[in-house]
Order: sequence, then structure tokens, then C-alpha cells
Amino acid sequence: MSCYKLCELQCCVRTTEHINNIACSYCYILNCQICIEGNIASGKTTCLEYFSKTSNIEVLTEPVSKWRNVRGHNPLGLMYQDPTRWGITLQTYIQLTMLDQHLSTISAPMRMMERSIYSAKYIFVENLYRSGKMPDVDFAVLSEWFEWITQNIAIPVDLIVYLQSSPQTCHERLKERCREEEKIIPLEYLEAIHQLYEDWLIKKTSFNVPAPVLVISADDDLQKMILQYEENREKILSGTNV
Ligand SMILES: Nc1ncnc2c1ncn2[C@@H]1O[C@H](COP(=O)(O)OP(=O)(O)O)[C@@H](O)[C@H]1O
Ligand SMILES: O=c1ccn([C@H]2C[C@H](O)[C@@H](COP(=O)(O)O)O2)c(=O)[nH]1
Repeated sequence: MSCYKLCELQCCVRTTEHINNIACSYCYILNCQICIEGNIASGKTTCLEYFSKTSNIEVLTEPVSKWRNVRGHNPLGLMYQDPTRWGITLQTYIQLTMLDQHLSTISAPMRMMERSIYSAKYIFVENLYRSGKMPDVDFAVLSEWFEWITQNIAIPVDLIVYLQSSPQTCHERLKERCREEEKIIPLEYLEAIHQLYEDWLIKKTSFNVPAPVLVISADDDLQKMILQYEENREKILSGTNV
């Protein structure tokens, strides 16, 4: 369905632009794609659950169940047990599933998606490589795939919402969540992921940032987080950081 049709159907708008078959400013808003980024257990899924109650928003959480079970195999668990052997296996599959999510047909005027193909590469692959746990050849092959994909396929992202949390908070929440595969994650792992996120989205010194960034501090309790989401609702839903 074209954005014009979507706009007309959802909002009964028939602007001059539509009559002339070009996208009006409303159409652009109606095709907004927002990625929620942040460390492990920073509260991304909880944030998405909150916004899923808003009408006209499609929410896509990370397909973690697929990463834990692909045809009876658990690449997420294997990676945590032996990152050097299984890092490429997990990250190749994550790259595929994230691409699939980015390209899937949008079923609402606005989409909020957990992480992105960009953080899979710039944060998690990079961390495996920098920590010496991904062999050069695996990193080279994954990088070739990533570059081919991003140079040949349009992956629209309008806004990145960065849930900025301290690694200590994430470590506490991770222990509470108690996902079997993640029980062995030490604080140092979360510190490394945090640093990569900060370099990418705050300092902007490491990799290309594909969209404007809205930073929300995520160390607060759930009630305060909801207040922050409400304070930022308009910015988030209009797909801007100003
Ligand atoms: N603001 C918060 N305060 C306390 N606990 C939280 C908060 N947000 C999320 N949690 C809890 O922390 C854990 C991780 O949250 P989750 O949303 O799954 O994080 P992520 O999707 O970023 O990995 C869950 O058990 C969740 O209930
Ligand atoms: O590219 C990626 C993305 C995620 N992971 C890991 C990190 C966590 O253990 C799970 C899910 O992440 P959440 O932050 O809890 O949503 O997947 C990875 O290794 N590589």
C-alpha cells in the first residue's frame, strides 16, 4: 500500500498533494520508523510494551526467541558459551532477522522497533572483534555482508531513541530477568557495550549515525520512566529529537 493510500485510509485526509499523487507532510509522519536502542536489560522491551498501547503504532521487539531456537539450535546460548566459535553464527543470523524486520511490510502509520541492523554491527559485532573474541576472517566476512546490505538496500530509520543507562543498573535488571543464556554475563561485558553505545550515539566518534538521536535516561524506576515517556511522547511520535 502506498503512503498516500495509508494516509487517506487512516486519517481520511485528501490533501491537494494526494490529488496530485505526491506525498504530503502528513504522509511522511505516517511512515515513521523509530529504533529503540540501549544496553542489554536497559528497558527497551518495557518501553515498547508501554508504547504498544498507543493506537496507530506497530511495535517490533527483537526476535530473541528465534536467536534462542533456530531449527532446534540455540545460537544465543552457544555464543555466550564460546564467543570465538559461535559469535559469527549468532551475528550472521541476527543480521538476517534484523534485516527481515526492517523490510517487513509496515502495518501501522508508525513503527517502533527494538534495536536495528546498525547496532547489531556497530555494537555487538564490534565488541566481539575488539575483545579479541572474533577472528579477523569472521569479522571481515560479516563486514562485507553488512556493507553490501546497507549500500544496496534502503533501510529507513527516522529517529533513534537511546535509553541511556548505567552498566550497573543493567546488570541488576539482567540478574532480575534471569534469562538462562545471560547468567554468565559479567559487569565488564555491559561496560564494554555501554562504551560502544556512547561512542556511537553520544560522542558520534565511531560509526555513522543513521538518524537523529533522542536520549532518554533510563536508570529511573518504572513510574519515573513512564513520566519521561510521556514528556517525550510528542517528539517520539513525530519522529524528531527537537
Ligand atoms: N525502569 C525500570 N526499573 C526497574 N526494572 C525495570 C525497569 N525497566 C525494565 N525493568 C526490568 O528489567 C528487566 C529488563 O528489562 P527489559 O525491558 O527486558 O530490557 P531490554 O529489553 O532492554 O533487554 C526486566 O525484568 C524488566 O521488568
Ligand atoms: O546483535 C546482537 C543483539 C543482541 N544480542 C544479545 C544481547 C542479549 O543477550 C540478547 C537480547 O538483547 P536485549 O538487550 O535483552 O534485548 O541478545 C547479541 O548478542 N547481539
